[in-house]
Amino acid sequence: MSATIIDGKAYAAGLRARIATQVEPFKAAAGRAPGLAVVLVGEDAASSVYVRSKGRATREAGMESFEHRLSADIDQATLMALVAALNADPAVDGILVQLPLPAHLDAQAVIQAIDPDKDVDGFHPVNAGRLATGLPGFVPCTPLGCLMLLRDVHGTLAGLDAVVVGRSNIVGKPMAQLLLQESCTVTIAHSRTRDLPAKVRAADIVVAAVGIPKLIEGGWIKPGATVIDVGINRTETGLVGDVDFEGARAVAGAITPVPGGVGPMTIAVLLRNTLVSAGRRMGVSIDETLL
Ligand SMILES: Nc1nc(=O)c2c([nH]1)NC[C@@H]1CN(c3ccc(C(=O)N[C@@H](CCC(=O)O)C(=O)O)cc3)C=[N+]21
Repeated sequence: MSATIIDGKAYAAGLRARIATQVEPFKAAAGRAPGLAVVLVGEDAASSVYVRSKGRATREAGMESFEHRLSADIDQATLMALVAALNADPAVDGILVQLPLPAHLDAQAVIQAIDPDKDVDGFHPVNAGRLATGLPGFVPCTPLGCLMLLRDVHGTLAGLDAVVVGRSNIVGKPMAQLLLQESCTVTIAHSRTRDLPAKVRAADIVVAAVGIPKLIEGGWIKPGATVIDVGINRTETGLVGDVDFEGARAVAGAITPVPGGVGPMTIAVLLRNTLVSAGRRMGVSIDETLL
């Protein structure tokens, strides 16, 4: 038995199309397009590629993309002033400051300076708190995209055993909160976890987000489990996930590939969050059940 390959690229294309159908009525009601501001500091090659594809996807969905490219040696005050200007700009519904920032900048201070109601990345502590307490806010794009794929595979997730490998603020922690909200029994594993293979073997759902190439072995996977691989590791042999794909696909029920799995979902959900933000800010109703 070989696992179903979860086509994140196709799911993301469908989601972007559903977003685009709601952008048109939004524009008619609000008199403007939803706007996403993306701030890139420095010239990191991978970040430049991501920012370019975010801008393209934003425009293709009928939204406005405001791109701010700043030199790597910019100071904290200048970056904070840009965030303040974007907070005050009525045409901007979403603000994304591409991470990581150069080491001399305080990323946490920048995240906390973003208006939580424009924080379409869902990284502001107010949004983390809203997620943890079940209040409406913004959920980080990558874990929300993973949840969409999981719902597509399983329908309901209630009662399933889930393990999240990784405890970052960006993926692991919000992923665990979302799975808990879906009534999964959630284990969060990390670098100090004892007997990781045993934790993974017990899980119906495995979300791998540690950034270690092929850490999760096929022999650890429970037969029929669903495996979501968030890892994007650049190696000499190309892009590799946190899961040994060939080993895991032989035992899993369903698995995301890298690339073409979670990555494209991240950008589609960013557009989703921007549309939702625009609707909330302008008092235009958005059908979130389609998104
Ligand atoms: N404030 C902030 N928000 C982010 O959401 C954010 C960020 N900073 N910094 C960098 C990471 C990374 N990220 C990805 C987005 C799309 C793909 C993606 O589309 N990947 C494709 C192509 C992969 C490739 O070829 O490079 C795939 O997996 O199929 C991957 C990774 C968003 N990030």
